[in-house]
Amino acid sequence: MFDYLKDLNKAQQEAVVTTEGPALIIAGAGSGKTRVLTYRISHLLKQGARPSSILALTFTNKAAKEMKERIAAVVGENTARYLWMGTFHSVFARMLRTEHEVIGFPSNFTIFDSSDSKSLIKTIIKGFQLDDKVYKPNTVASRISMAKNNLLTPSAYAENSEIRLADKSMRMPAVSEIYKEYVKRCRLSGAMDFDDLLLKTNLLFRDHPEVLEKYQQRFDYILVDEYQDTNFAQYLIIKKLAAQHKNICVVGDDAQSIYSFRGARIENILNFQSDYPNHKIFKLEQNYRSTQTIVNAANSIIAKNKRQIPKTVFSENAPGNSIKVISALTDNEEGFLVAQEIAETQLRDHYKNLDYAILYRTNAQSRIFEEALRKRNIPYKIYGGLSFYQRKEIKDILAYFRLVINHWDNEALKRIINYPARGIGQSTLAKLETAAVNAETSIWKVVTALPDANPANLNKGTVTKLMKFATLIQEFARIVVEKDAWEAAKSIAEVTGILKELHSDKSPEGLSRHENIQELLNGIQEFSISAIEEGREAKLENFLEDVALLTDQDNEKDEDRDKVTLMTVHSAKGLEFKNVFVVGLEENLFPSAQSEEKKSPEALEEERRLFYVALTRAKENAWFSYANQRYRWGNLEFCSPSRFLLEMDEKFLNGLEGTSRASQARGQGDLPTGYRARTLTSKQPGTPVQKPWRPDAFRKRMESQVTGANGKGAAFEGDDPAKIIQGMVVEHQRFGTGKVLKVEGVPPNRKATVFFQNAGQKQLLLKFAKLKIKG
Ligand SMILES: Nc1ncnc2c1ncn2[C@@H]1O[C@H](COP(=O)(O)OP(=O)(O)OP(=O)(O)O)[C@@H](O)[C@H]1O
Ligand SMILES: [Mg+2]
Repeated sequence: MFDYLKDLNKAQQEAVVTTEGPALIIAGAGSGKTRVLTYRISHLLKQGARPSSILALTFTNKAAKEMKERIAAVVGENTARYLWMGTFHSVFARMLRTEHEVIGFPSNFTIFDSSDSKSLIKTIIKGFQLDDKVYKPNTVASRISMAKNNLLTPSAYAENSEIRLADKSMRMPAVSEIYKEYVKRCRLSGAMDFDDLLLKTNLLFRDHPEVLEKYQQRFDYILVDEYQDTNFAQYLIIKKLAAQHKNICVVGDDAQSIYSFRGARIENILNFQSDYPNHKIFKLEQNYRSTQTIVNAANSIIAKNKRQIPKTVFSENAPGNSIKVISALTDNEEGFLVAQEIAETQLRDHYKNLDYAILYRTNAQSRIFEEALRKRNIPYKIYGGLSFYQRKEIKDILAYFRLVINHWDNEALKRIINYPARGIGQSTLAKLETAAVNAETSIWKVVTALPDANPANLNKGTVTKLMKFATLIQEFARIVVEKDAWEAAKSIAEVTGILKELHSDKSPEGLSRHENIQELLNGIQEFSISAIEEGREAKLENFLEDVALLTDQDNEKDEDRDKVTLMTVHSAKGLEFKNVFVVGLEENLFPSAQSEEKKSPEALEEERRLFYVALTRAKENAWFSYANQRYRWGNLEFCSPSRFLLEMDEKFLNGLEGTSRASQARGQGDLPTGYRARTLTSKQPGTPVQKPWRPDAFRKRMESQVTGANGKGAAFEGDDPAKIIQGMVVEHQRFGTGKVLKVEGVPPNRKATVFFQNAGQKQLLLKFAKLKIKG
């Protein structure tokens, strides 16, 4: 027996050593699915399989990297290096670059990110003279993405009557035309978008059986993690590749399927069983990640979903603490209380920052927690949202890299042809673009045909400027071939004048942009060094490829190690943390408002799965938090606690009511006076009094809060809301004294904007706010 098998239970061992034939590992969260995949690959290698014959597909680059490191520890780095391992997008981008000739793309094709796609779609909508308020670029982009993920080419799209009808009902009958034009323009730019990486791989296999066969032969073993979140395009690629050897092992949990909005289909798991009739099923039932409380609480929630494959999950870990519920008055207070819990538990239990994660439903929620953590000097890192690589100055310099590597890349060219300013105006660019569209070619081709061919009738001065620009790019192209990524990038940043221009801007924004470029260059230097060390190519195009294929979960910098993690629940899939805060547990937020709008039981079940994913990330402790009032879309909204909280069996939860923690904090100067916190937590410093969680009492309290009574007996009497007018000094039960800046709206929805001395500016719904007139 191999030593490493000792780290596995019987069921896991079985799943690892049964290497031949189709295998389906279906099991709940934290039961070691990913661990089994990792060990299975090590086992295959130990048994003599060639690393290049193993294809392993993960959901994020980070997951692939971690898996590779673990495998390397067993079989050695030199073996692990040759595995085909990564996300679907990165593995198939690599394959498409190798096979580029067959599909008529340059090997150095650009990978458009979603903002490139959207900007191209916008250009097309404008060119078609369509109303972009009806044809919203975002909506059109998601229609196109949906089509691609279902392998519908523009002509198939145009012929699909159901889709045409749907477009019509959205008053967008021309989507099919836009789609066609979009595909054409991408091709002229030598570019693929994210969905193309899967679509084109499918088309490659469909139209070139000899290529498919080559890869079918190459991959003796195929393994897929998080199979429940594969979409149709991914499903089909795997099915085709596995058709010959049929050594395919997929692991997944239908209860964690959370990407249906991106076209993921739970059915893929069910299809697996009919696609491979002689498959083996492995069930892993023991959860090693979490305490019994967390596992049981999670089970009790997911049991409310109707559509699911029945399975058992149990934990033999310690029973653990109950889940603490934090009830905050406002979103700001929620941030404060979460940060306070982190600080306190760190002090008490010596957790590191990296032991904590704050998981939210939407990226917009992060700001509150960022502020609260910053105030306490707790380091944090955010995943997703507007990432480093989406910043303007970074996108600008990346556009140079892209154009230098692929001259056809129109989106990159448009971005930088006049940046830094070189006197090439919008109208020149528009003329060039029209000439390129008319000649069905790229803008670059039009530029480099000057001065002999001048279809846009540009004047002599402009022609000279454009030729100079082309020479500059060609010069960079030479440097990129000769030098490594870092040297090439540095020289582009310097020669273009970007560094100098940003350096001369002494405003705080200018400084920060300059720092960001420096940071990018440092990153490229690190990339070059580690690539050279690992024997990989250290060219600029390799760096660009890595950046293009980053996912929301991939971290950008190494120095981010000991920090609290802030991310959406979606991004947290597959990860684990000792302590997890699931925040914003309010109706219309989590579950999201969209799921409510759709009114479909399926949408709500997906939200519940998302909640299950969130809770099952926790190893030792979990917290749930919600606020009674929250600013959303610029308005103050009153919120009611999430149905998921109310659905949860009270035996798993713990509530403690009191104001002392916040008043203690006030002593530290953190909280403004009049800012009263009511937390429900299991432990209070000094006096660990625990109260059982009582949903009924809790519901009543919620109601009384929403109606403005203070829930503590003596009600705070407010004056008649109709009497409140601009300029008055008023008193609010919690925020204290303030001045009315503005009153707007009609009863019963009249709102007042009040500036409170101690709590800042607030917008209040007068019927609930109970303001007392002071003068
Ligand atoms: N047999 C085992 N003995 C000890 N620890 C284990 C065992 N199996 C798994 N673990 C640990 O349990 C945790 C969960 O494992 P893993 O991440 O592989 O689960 P998973 O099923 O992939 O979870 P998820 O559904 O969230 O992706 C990890 O920390 C892993 O190292
Ligand atoms: Mg996993």
